[in-house]
Amino acid sequence: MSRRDALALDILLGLAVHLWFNKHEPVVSWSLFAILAVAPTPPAALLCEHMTALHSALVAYSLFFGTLFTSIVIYRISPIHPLAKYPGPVLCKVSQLWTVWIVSGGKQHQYRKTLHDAYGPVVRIGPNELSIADKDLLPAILGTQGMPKGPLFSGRRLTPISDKNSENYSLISSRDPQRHAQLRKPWNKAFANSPLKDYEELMVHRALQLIEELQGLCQQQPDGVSHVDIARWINFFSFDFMGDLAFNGGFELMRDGDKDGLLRRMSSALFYPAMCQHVPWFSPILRAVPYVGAPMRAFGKFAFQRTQSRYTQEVKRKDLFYYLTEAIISDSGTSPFPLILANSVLAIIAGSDTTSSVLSNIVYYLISNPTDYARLREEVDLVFRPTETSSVHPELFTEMPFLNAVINEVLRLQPPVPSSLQRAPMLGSGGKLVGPHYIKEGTAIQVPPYTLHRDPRYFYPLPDEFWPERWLKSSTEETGDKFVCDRGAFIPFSMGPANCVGKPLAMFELKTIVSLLVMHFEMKFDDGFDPKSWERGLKDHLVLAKGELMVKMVLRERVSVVG
Ligand code: HEM
Repeated sequence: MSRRDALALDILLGLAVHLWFNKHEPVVSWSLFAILAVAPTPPAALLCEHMTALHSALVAYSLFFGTLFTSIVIYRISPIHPLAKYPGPVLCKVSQLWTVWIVSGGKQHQYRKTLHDAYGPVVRIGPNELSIADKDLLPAILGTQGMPKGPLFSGRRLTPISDKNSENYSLISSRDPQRHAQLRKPWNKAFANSPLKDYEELMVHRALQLIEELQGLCQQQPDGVSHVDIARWINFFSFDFMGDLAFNGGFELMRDGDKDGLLRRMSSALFYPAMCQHVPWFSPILRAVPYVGAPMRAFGKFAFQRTQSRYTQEVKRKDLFYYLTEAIISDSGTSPFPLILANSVLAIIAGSDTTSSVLSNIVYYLISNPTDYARLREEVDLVFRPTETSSVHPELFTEMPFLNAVINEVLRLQPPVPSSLQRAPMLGSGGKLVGPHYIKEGTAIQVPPYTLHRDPRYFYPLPDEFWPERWLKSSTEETGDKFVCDRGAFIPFSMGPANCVGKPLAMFELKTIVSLLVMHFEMKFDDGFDPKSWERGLKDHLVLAKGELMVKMVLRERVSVVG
């Protein structure tokens, strides 16, 4: 064959592989590599007649990959692409790698908001992905008549690569709606009213420990003023509590500090999945890379050991592990260890970082807004009288509208899952109509809570400001000024069949800790602490990662928690 024909064959192969990829999105990494490695070999062999073997391989592979990538890029930005009519930056249309780059900086949620501000409620954020920030379309995306979870959930799995059995995927990473519904049943049972009472008891115990530890720090100081990174203490608390809930205790970060670097290990373990979830087929490869995959493997090992030890323990108190295992057994007759492991990891990640970031943000916004802080203190003191109690009484939370308003306002401004609620039409469904938009199979949709929550169509006035009062006003009030506070666009816990199953526990936790902190301490930013550094440090890495929040704490005159 002539050199020209061999080169033409190489180009044709590049185009054919692109066509094949178009039909079959590469998900199995090793088969993808095999295709890419083998396809240019025939032209390379034919070129050997005209040049050395090394030279022919170089030419054949370069031309093949050049053709493949050029063809992909041209197609993605061309008017024949199914998403061509949707606006968005060219870099987003060309490759998911751009999103990976943005995510690595941790400001994906803010970037997405700037995209919606510039392009409108529907933006093309990837070659085959749209971001939709339109309240009216939420039910068709996330609701009961909506779509199953999208490919992002495959890319963020923390289960070992060797475990290809989808039966062992955790609730959150199960994409098949039937399997998800089956897995969700035990979780629903485990979060029903009666088990919830048991968890609440555990939680109040840990909450009082937190207050006691912080009190101790104040009392150690000659002037009674302690200088603490409150975000770190709140993290300690939420891990200790989730450890109690998932593994029957054993973390003791509040008592001993984070000697083993558990928090650091977990945030490193989440960093890479946060990025490679956007290129799901790349996830198993990344995990296999020695240095890069090490934190994920280390966290997996830690979770495995904890789960195994809890699995073989005799149950002393009824924790989430107990209720989940019991519910799984009663539903299916068995309780496979890998599934229990996946669920325990899920509980720790979903339940700790989320609540701790909201709690830290509440402290941040209260200190930044002294008038609201004073108003909340008044409410707390009115309901839990200083001379009568040093703890909280959950039945009285219903009498605390301002507490609720403060929590809602922080969940609105800083939702801990700020940008990546992803859904996609089910394979074989033929696609899905979302309002006027036909979503083809192979296209994914993301809903960005951070953007929706700051949209002036839904929250007005002051959509970007902390203004808890908005939750207490009625939109029908005759104030003369435009006012909107649209709860339909408020989705910090998502919505529909895959919404947050832990919401009641999370809300209880938030109310308890905030009431106790406000009840017992006077808090201010520490001298020299730059409050802006807090918001700068918030990073969207699967959940909201955070930096230091240095505060000065002084004990208020109340009944002591100790004794
Ligand atoms: C303020 C605290 C919390 C917030 C804002 C929050 C938010 C969320 C969101 C947005 C989702 C849905 C993700 C999606 O649709 O893609 C979710 C799912 C989930 N959350 Fe939470 N969460 C919180 C606390 C908790 C707690 C305390 C637990 C208890 C273990 C928990 C357990 C879960 C589980 C198991 C799922 C998966 C549900 C499913 O796939 O069906 N979360 N959470």
